[in-house]
Amino acid sequence: MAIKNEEKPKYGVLENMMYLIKNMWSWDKGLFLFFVIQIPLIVIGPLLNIYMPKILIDSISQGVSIRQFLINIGIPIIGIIIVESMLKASYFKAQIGGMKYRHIYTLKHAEKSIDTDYENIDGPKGQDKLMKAIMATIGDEAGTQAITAVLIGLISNMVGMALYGSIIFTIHPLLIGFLTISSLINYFIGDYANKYEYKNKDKLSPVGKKLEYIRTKAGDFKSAKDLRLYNMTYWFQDMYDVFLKDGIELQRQNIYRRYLANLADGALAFLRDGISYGFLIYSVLYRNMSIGNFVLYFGAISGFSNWLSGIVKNLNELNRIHLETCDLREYFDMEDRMNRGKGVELPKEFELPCDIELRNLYYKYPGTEEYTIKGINLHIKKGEKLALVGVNGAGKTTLVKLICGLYTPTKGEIYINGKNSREYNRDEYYTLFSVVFQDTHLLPKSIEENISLQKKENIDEEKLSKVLYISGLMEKIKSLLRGKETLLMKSIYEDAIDLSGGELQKLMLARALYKNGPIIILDEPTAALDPIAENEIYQRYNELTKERTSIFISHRLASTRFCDRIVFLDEGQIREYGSHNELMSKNGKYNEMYTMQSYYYKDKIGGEEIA
Ligand SMILES: Nc1ncnc2c1ncn2[C@@H]1O[C@H](COP(=O)(O)OP(=O)(O)OP(=O)(O)O)[C@@H](O)[C@H]1O
Repeated sequence: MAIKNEEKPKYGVLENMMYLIKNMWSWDKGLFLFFVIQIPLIVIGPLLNIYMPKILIDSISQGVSIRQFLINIGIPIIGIIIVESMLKASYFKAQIGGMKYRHIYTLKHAEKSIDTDYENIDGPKGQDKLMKAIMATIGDEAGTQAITAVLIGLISNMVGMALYGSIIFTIHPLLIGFLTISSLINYFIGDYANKYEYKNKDKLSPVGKKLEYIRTKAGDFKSAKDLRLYNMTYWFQDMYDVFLKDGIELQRQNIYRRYLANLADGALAFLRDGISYGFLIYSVLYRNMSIGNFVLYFGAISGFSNWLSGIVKNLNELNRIHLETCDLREYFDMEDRMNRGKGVELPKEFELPCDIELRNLYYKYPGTEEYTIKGINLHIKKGEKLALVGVNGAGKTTLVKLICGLYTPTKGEIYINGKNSREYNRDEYYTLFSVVFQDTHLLPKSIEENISLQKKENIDEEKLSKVLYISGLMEKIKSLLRGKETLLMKSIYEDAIDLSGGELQKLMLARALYKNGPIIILDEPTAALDPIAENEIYQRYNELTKERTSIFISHRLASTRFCDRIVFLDEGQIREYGSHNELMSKNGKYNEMYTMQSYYYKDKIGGEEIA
C-alpha cells in the first residue's frame, strides 16, 4: 500500500545535527568532551589489531631475537589492553550520558505541553503532534539519546576508514573507489527504508494514540466501575484488537522494507568482499605480495568494509534521528497565538469588577467545517450576573473557553474593560478568571494545597477558611482527622482520601474562589451537589460573586433566576436574552424548556398530582 505524505521535513539534516550538538555542548560541556575523547580510543584498538599478525609473521620470517620478538608484540598487546579497558570503563558513563540528554528533551517537551496555548494541543491534530514529539523522546533508541553514540560512531568510522584507506591505497587505488561505491549503494537502500518508515509514522501515530488511550483507560480507576457494570471489557478488547491490527499492519510494512534493505545489504557485502579478497589472493600468487602484507591488507580490507558499513549504518541512523528531531522541533516551535509579550495593563482595583464585550464573535474548531460559535454580540456589564443556558452542544463551554482565553476567536473580538483580549499578556489575562469547568483536575497533594495551589507556608489561612465556608466544604474538613491537611488521591498515597463527586465540585469551587479573579465563570457547578448543598450555594451566590462579574452555566433553569440576565444559546447563536420574566413572556424556546423542566419539579409525578 502506497503511503502519500506530501509534507516535507521543515529542517535540513545539517541544521538538526547542529541543533543537537549545540544542545549537548551547552547542557554539559564535560560530558561532551568525554564523548569526543572516546573517538581516538575506538579507532586505535582495531588498528593495532590488524598490525599484530603482520608484526608476528614479519618477526618470525626475519628471525628476530626472542627479546626483540617480545618487544615487537608486547607493545601492541599492552596498547590493546589499555585501550579496551578504557573503552569498557567508559561504556556505562556514555550510556547514562546519552540518557541524560534525552531526559532534558523529555522535560522540555513536558514544559512545552504545559505552557503552550491550550488550543495547540486541543483536538486530534494537536494531539498527533504531541504524540509524534513524545515518540522522539521515549526509550534508548530515541534520536535524542542515540545521537551521541551515532555521532561518535560516525566520526570514529570516518577516521578509521581514512587510516585503513591509506593502507589499502598502497595495494591499488581503484580498490578504494570500488569499496566506497558499493557502500554508497547500501546507504541509499537503507535511506529508502528510513524514509518509508517516517511517512508511515503519520499513520502510526494516531493508531498509537488510540492504543494508548485504551491501555490507560483499562487501568484507570475512574473507568473501572463502568467497565465492569456495563461489561465493556469485550468492547475494549474488540477496539484494542482492531487498532492493534492496524498498528501491526503498518509495522509489518516497515519491517518488510527494512528486511529488503538488509537483504540487499548482505548480498552487496558478499560481492564486495569476494572481489576484494580475490584480488589479494591474486596479488600473493602473481604480484609478489609477502604473507605479512597479505595478512595486513586482508585485515585492512575487512576492517575498511566494517568502517564503511558502520558509516552507512550511522548515516541511516542519523537520517532517522534527523526526521525524529524534525517532529520534536516542530512541536517546540508551535507558536502561541495569544500574546506572550508585555501586553496592556490588567484592570486596576478601581476598575473592578470587569466589563466584558463580545463583538461579532465566531469560532471554528481546527479541522472542522462548521462554526461552533456564530456571530455573538454580547455586553456583560461590570458586576453583572449572567446565566448562560441552552441544550447540550449549543456552544456554552466553547464560548467561556473563548472568553477566558483558552481559544482565540476565529473572527471577531473580545473586550475586557474596553481593551481587546488579544492585547493582554496571555498569562496575566488568565489571572482575571476564576473558572470551574465540568471536568475536575486534582493534584496528589493536601486539600489546602489543592485549593490554594500554593505551598503550605504561603497559604492565606483567613482566605482559605472563607472559601471553605462559602463552597460548603467546611463540614467535610471538620470531619477529617487531619482536616484541611488531609492528602487527596488514594491511588497515590495510602493515607489519602478520595472525595465524592459533590465534594469534588465544592473543592473546585473553593479553588476558583481562592484564586479571587475578578471574573467568575461556573460551568455546571452544582450538577453533582445534593439539594441542600445546591441551595446553600445559591443562597451564597451573591456573596460569592460580590464585586465580580460572573457567568453561570446551568441546565437547571430555575437556578438561573437569581442572575441579572439570562442568555439562551442555540447552535452557537444567541436566540433569546433578558431576565427570567422577560424570557418567559417571550413564549420562546426558554419558556418551552423552563415549562418542561418545572413540570417535573412540581408536586406531580409525570404530570399527575400526588394525592
Ligand atoms: N475540541 C473540539 N473539537 C471539535 N469540536 C468540538 C470540540 N469540543 C467541542 N466540540 C463541539 O462543539 C460543540 C459545542 O460544544 P460545547 O462543549 O461548547 O457545548 P455545551 O453547550 O457546553 O454542551 P453541554 O451542555 O453538553 O456541556 C459540540 O458540537 C461539540 O461536539
